[in-house]
Amino acid sequence: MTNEDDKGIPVRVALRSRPLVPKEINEGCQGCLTFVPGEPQVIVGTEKAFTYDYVFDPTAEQEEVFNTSVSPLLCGLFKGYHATVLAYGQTGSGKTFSMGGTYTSAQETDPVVGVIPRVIKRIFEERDKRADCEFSLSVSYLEIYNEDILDLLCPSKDKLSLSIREDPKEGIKIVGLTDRKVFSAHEMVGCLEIGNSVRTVGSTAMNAASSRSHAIFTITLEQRRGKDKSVRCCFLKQTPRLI
Ligand SMILES: Nc1ncnc2c1ncn2[C@@H]1O[C@H](COP(=O)(O)OP(=O)(O)OP(=O)(O)O)[C@@H](O)[C@H]1O
Repeated sequence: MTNEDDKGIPVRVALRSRPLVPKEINEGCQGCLTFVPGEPQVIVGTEKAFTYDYVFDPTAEQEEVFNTSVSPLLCGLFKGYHATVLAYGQTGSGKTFSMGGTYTSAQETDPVVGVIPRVIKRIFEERDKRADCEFSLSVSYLEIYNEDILDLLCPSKDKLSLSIREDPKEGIKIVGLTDRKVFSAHEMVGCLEIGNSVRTVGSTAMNAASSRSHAIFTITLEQRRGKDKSVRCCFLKQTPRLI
């Protein structure tokens, strides 16, 4: 664990500013943020400064974002901690791009792949290093659209809305949500691809291919060494508004 983990900081906030997209460049839009070199700080206009745990300017690549802000959480996962990565921002701000919400297998080795495919790759690499443990991994993927909870790994249910229940032992549960067991990174990333292909997409003034829902991709990792067993989850969400 890093020193910051020792201090028990449970939530870190990263700001990522995407580059202008061609439509914005054509319309003559300009960036309004100034980045302070060497500091996780931005200045809006000329005087309002905001400081975060991490700041990524428009030149930051997916790998840098992952290595700096997400990778440390994965070390914790294998030590028994839950981890959540939440992408939050207005439509068109880059949540889907950053998280890998449009991933297809054609992008497997592309440097533009986002956080979720990178997390999957790392989890399986770490699993393979731990020959003394037994692992069981499963994955679920849902979207919340117009107050309905839809199972993205079971499109044959014809987008039937699922209900939420509170279980006294296991906490919040989505009844009937597919929790698919997976044995390889290839299988898990395949689940991401299937879910991405059936997400609800529409267009907004800010984004021609806007995901019109909140989406939650959950990886559950069960680790056993001898009689010791631990179950850990890693949630990766993207949401235009806080739920
Ligand atoms: N870091 C980046 N580098 C290059 N292009 C980016 C970056 N971030 C986002 N984009 C582009 O900006 C556009 C909008 O991004 P994206 O669809 O990820 O936004 P979003 O926040 O998920 O929007 P919505 O909430 O409407 O789904 C896309 O064309 C995407 O490819």
